Amino acid sequence: ELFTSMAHMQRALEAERDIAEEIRQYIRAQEEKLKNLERIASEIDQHSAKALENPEYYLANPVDAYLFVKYFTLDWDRDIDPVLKNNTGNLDDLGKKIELHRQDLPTYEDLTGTVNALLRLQDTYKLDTTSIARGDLGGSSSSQLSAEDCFELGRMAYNEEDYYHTLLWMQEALVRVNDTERQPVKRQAVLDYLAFSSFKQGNILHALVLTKELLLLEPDHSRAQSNKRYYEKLLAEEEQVNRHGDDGTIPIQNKRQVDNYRNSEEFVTYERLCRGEETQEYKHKHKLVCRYRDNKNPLLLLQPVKEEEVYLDPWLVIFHDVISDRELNVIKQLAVPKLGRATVHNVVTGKLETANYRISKSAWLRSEDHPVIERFNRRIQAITGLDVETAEELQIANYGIAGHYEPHFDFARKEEKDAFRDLGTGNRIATWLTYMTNVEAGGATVFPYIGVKLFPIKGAAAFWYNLYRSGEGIYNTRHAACPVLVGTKWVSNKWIHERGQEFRRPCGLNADE
Ligand SMILES: O=C(O)CCC(=O)C(=O)O
Ligand SMILES: [Fe+2]
Repeated sequence: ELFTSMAHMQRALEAERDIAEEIRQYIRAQEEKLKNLERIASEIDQHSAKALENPEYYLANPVDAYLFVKYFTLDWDRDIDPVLKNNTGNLDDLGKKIELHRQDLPTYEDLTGTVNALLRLQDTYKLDTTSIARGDLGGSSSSQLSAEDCFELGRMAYNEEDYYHTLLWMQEALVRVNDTERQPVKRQAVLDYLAFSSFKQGNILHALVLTKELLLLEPDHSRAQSNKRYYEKLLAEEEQVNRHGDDGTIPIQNKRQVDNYRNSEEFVTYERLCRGEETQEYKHKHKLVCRYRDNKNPLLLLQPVKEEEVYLDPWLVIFHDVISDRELNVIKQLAVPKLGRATVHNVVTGKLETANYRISKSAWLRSEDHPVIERFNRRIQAITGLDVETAEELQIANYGIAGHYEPHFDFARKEEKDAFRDLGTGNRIATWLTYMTNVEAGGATVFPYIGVKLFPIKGAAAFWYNLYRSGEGIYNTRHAACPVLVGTKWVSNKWIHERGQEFRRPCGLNADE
């Protein structure tokens, strides 16, 4: 038996001591884990308390939205997931419980989405990287970005081969890399991305300088060593060519590389108008008037609508205070459960498609849905003097961060003669666009051909004719919705069709006079 010899007894005592030690080690590990969990819980608590104070306001800021999504993707997988796993690499009970919330939490797809949104906003509104990183956006402030937050932004741009934004964000990361010691990002890693993106953007000399800096920090970095030799060789060759009088300089493309459309005059004008710039002078500004309109309609006699002319040809007006905050809230509540994916009717294939150029969600509301809708439709009819019976139902659209709608016509062109065939009411003669919110920054409706920009005013509506009396399209009505920079934008569209308007197009509401 075991206990017959002294030697065995001795081993048993040692085993007993080891067990105590095992238990202590286990306790230490668990204590460490609990401490980590405690830290994570307070981190989340702190964040959620702040965000829930005003969720709409909070998530309406693109920097905060990025940080929030990043926390539950990159940060989670790196810092939190390991704490929730046992030695065998499987989720422990707590981990499994938390996993049940997954479907409500942001995903990597959302991360790509928020990063793309941030980069688009940076371009359209010409925001400098440092201001964004400081949380300073169009006068509204958010959290700050750490070196690592900037680094991850740069890395995602890099993965999309967008070296222009990689440079901007890696430079910002580099400036911030010493901010605190707890940073999980190393200077070397930033230099590595910076050097390669500089090279990709045609700046070999800068790539070499950065690579040398990287090698000072990490002399054994073998890829950096070979890159250094490669850049030196390229520069020497360039020198050779130059000495022979040839212009061998490699052009430095320190610019955003974009497709042709984004370089087009129209797109450039669109973005300038979005930023609030003046793109062309309007000769007839002095002829514009404001007036009270009642159209001799009983609905308006007691309370005429305030009409503000914005442009004469094409005729474009703003009607102020056409709907109350209370009514707007009813409409939003009706729309929320119906908001679908951003889709658009492809006039060529006749199918509904998810449209990248239109990032918003929309829903249709009918008069029968609620008395508020019915009343609003009647008010639109009274104000425009047009028959809304043949109009499309009220379309409610909700734009989130960077939500936008690139330049388009509301009417169907000749080549798209089938566009509204199903409706059987002809082309879209006029557009009524209600602003259901103010937008903190961005989100204007702009008309690039005539240089008009309309910043949303809650409760006001823009109105214009899309067609001349002849039925011919008015091309100068081309317009776009600018990306929302901060805030949420709600609008509702009422597209009025040709049918029923034969005797209605009233005097003073003419596009061609
Ligand atoms: O949201 C806007 O400012 C414009 C929307 C628009 O043009 C449309 O929905 O057709
Ligand atoms: Fe439109």
